[in-house]
Amino acid sequence: MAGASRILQTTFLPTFSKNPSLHTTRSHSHACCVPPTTKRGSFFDRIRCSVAAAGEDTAMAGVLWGCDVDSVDNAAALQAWLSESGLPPQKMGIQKVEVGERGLVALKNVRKGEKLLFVPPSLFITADSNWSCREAGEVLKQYNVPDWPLLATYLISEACLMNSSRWSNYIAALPRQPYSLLYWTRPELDRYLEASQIRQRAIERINDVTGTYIDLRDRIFSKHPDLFPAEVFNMESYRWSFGILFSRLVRLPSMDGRVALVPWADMLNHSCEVDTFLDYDRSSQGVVFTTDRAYQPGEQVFISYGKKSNGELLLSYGFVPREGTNPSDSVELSLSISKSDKCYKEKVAALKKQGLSATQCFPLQITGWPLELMAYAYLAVSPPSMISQFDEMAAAASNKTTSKKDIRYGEIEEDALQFILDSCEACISKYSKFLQSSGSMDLDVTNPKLLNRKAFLKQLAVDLCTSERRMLFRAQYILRRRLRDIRSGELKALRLFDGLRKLFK
Ligand SMILES: C[S@@+](CC[C@H](N)C(=O)[O-])C[C@H]1O[C@@H](n2cnc3c(N)ncnc32)[C@H](O)[C@@H]1O
Repeated sequence: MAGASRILQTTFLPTFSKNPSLHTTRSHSHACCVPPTTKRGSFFDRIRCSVAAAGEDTAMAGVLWGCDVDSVDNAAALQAWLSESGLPPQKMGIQKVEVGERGLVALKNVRKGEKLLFVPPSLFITADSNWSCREAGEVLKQYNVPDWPLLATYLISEACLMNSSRWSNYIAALPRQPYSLLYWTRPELDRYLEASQIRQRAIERINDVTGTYIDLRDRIFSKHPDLFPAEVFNMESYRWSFGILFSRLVRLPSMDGRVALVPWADMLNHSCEVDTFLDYDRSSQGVVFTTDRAYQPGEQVFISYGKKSNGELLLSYGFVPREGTNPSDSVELSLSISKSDKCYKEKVAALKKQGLSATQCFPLQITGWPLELMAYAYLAVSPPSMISQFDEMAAAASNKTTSKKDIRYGEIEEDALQFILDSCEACISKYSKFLQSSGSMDLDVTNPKLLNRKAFLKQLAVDLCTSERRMLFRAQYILRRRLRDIRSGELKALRLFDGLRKLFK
């Protein structure tokens, strides 16, 4: 039962393809988008005004849609619109909260095991939602644009229509600048996340988003500037819309894994201590979740965004849970085959067959590490005499193959453990260097706005690095103990052998 419910879990972080490509299927005629209630001129004038109003601070302020992350000014309008649009009366209300700035708070007693929310499908935003600018939607569908870029473009298109869009109350309540690593500049990532593998994941994600936008622009927008004016459909607005998707899009397993923005449900914050997820409920025909504990009036209600590490939570949602509170936390340990290895070529070739490379990352948890990591370490330290086993080791190091993972080579076990320990220690020293220097960073900043931002990012990075280093310390402790046991076992065996030899002499 637990297994089945795990499969049905919904997370707030759908996987975003590493290379979200668009497939052009056929060419199409040039069409003009005139929103239903506005004349063409006033529509574009309005768009230009909204972009211009961002002024010189655009890079910091982002696009002008949505509100401050902690603002509840638009909450009443959102709640009223949702009620008019079919959301049944709720036992929760949007309020300022201590965790997550705004969240849903119990207004009445909520029992454990109670179903809450019941957001009907008419209130979801999906890839099939009707576009206020119908022609723009038709163009994207002609090009078979995948769900993620389609939804990102839909959000921008609806946002710039403001009150002419059905979703204006929803969009007005979205954060203007979602917390997300998409908003960190490259120097900020390099400076604050140098020690963590999350830096690389963030760079890849930013590149994916940029690549997706450029692809849309070059293939589609450039051919339809009337529908997709560059003043609106630009990198800054895509950063915003992808930031919204990464932090709010829900995968609904009971709707065949469909992704959707679910207004109201997306006001729920995450807790690592909670084990309940959003999903579509066929019997009530709405998105619900079942509480796994009771709540009293005034208490914030939480869900789980899925079993994610602190790094993954920072990457998509822009927060790091309190130290030691996330049982799903893990840190990526990077292992490499040494270029000076006599069998470097053969080892890399064996890894390549499994889709692996000379440098691989493996997740370490406070409770241990995967068998694949040990297999990789065996390969890294194995001598030329073991060349016939390289393929077996590489296959066991891959999490894609079904081959035996639990391999053991007694003769090189000590070397393999020492290799992992050395890699751990190299990693720990990077974290320690960052954490030691973080106290003295950024004191030269004179602009208070910038200082706040820097202090905030630095704090997030310190929290992440502290939790990641903690797992490495634990691994270091376990590895040292194992090595000590192996070495003392060897010593005992040696003494025994010596004793026997003397006896026979
Ligand atoms: C799905 S939204 C939840 C509603 C959000 N608090 C809001 O006001 O719009 C996800 C965002 O909420 C915030 N959040 C959620 N859980 C959090 C937590 N445990 N700690 C800090 N921030 C959290 C993060 O900013 C995240 O990007």
